[in-house]
Amino acid sequence: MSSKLIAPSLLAADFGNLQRDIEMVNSSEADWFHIDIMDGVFVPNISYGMPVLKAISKHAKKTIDVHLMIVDPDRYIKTFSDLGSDILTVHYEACTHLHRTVQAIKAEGMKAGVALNPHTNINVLEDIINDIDLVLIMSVNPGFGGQSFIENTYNKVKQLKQLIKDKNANVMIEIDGGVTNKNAKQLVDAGADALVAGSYVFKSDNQIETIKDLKALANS
Ligand SMILES: O=C(CO)[C@H](O)[C@H](O)COP(=O)(O)O
Repeated sequence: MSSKLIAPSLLAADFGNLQRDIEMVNSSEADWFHIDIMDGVFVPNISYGMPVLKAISKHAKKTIDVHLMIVDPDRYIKTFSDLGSDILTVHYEACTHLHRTVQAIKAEGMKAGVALNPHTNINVLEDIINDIDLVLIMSVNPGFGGQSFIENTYNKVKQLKQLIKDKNANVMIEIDGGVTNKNAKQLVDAGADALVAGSYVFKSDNQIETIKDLKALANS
C-alpha cells in the first residue's frame, strides 16, 4: 500500500506572515502545497492570484497542487505551468470540453486533475477516468474554508474507487473540505489517497504536530 498524502491548503494560511507558513509546511511531514484559486464567478469568493502563487512557488520545496475554482480555465493553463504548478485540477462543472482541457494540461507537462462538486455524480467521469491523474472530490461546496464536512463523501469515494478498478485506471483520489482527525482515517479506508486540510492545520496551536498526527492517522 502506498503512503497516503497530506496537502495543507494555503487558503487558511496567515497572509500577513505567508513565508512563515510556507516554511512550516516545508519543514513538516506534509507532502503537497494545496493552492485554491477562486475567481468570484465559479464560486462566490475571490482568493488570491498569480503574484501570490509565484511567491509560494519560489519558496515551496514540495509538490504544488493547484485547484482552479474558475470558469473557462483553458485561458490560464500555460500561466499556471509557468508559475510552477505540478498538478493542475479543473472543475468538471466549469469545462465544456473537458477532454481538450485535460490534454492541454498534460501538454504543459503537469499532472491533470478533475474536481467534482458535492452534487456531481461520479459516473460523469466514466469517459475521462483513463486520461487523468487525479480526481478531487469536494467534501464541502467550494468557495470557503472552515465549512463542515459532507458525510455523503464517503459513498462517493467508494464509488470512485470502484470506477477506477473497473476501468483499470491509474488515478489518485484527493478529498478537500472539512478534513480533520475525525474523518481522515475513514476517508482513507474508503479509498482516498490524498487529504487536503486548511483550517484544521492552520488554526491549530501546533501546526507541525497537527500535520504529523493527520499523516499518522491517514497511514494507520
Ligand atoms: O477549497 C476549499 C473550499 O473551496 C477547501 O475547503 C479548502 O481547501 C480547505 O479548507 P478547510 O480544510 O478549512 O475546509
